[in-house]
Amino acid sequence: MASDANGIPELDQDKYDADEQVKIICLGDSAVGKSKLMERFLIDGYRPQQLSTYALTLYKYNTTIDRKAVLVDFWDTAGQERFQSMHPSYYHKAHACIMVFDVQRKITYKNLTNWYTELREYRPEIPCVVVANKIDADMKVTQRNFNFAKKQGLPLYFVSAADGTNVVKMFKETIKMAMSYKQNSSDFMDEVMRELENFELEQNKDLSLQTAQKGLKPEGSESV
Ligand SMILES: Nc1nc2c(ncn2[C@@H]2O[C@H](COP(=O)(O)OP(=O)(O)OP(=O)(O)O)[C@@H](O)[C@H]2O)c(=O)[nH]1
Ligand SMILES: [Mg+2]
Repeated sequence: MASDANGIPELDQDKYDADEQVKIICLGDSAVGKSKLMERFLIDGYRPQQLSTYALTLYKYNTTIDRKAVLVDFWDTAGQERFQSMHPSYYHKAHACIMVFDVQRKITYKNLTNWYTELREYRPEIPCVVVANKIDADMKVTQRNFNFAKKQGLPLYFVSAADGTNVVKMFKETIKMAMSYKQNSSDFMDEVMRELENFELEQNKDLSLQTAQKGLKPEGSESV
């Protein structure tokens, strides 16, 4: 998608190389509350930009970190469950990831393993937080052990998009982690990963071209 932005400035991902721009992606099964969480955090005057062709919504958030203005783009998709995996460009240049499950539906917790495996394929190093949403439905869940986060060494937040519990805290801490990753990620591995991603995107572009020439839909083309 970075390469087929076709004049949609929102999808030109080179902007994320600029110091003051970060990209944070949201992962998790359908209906776990990804969009509601964004809306709750950005309740005052957010302007989601719906890109329905890609089932993608970009939420923009302006903030100040260490007296520097920072523009955060939150990437959110719909109906991911149907596709089971995301288009590689969704991960491209992301600086942090928010991985959400629904405390009322065990399967959404189990599926975190799949989301996390896919995330690490594309972004092995970026900070990732695990978010247990909908705790308003049953506060007792906060006593339960959700070992996935501990096992992977990831921060876990118990939140509710419905009543706002911990939502601002979770988003603010994630933004800080994204910024800090961005400022310190000029290490060699990251460079290598960037090159690999570009290579894969190029390959995907070639594949899309080939399949388009054959009149076929590239696999997964609907997902983003
Ligand atoms: N009780 C409760 N319901 C919630 C909460 N967050 C979201 N919901 C409900 O869960 C449903 C799904 O929320 P969405 O935000 O649309 O879920 P999503 O993850 O964006 O789903 P997709 O866009 O399909 O991937 C909606 O009916 C919400 O009202 C919450 O914190 N508590
Ligand atoms: Mg949604």
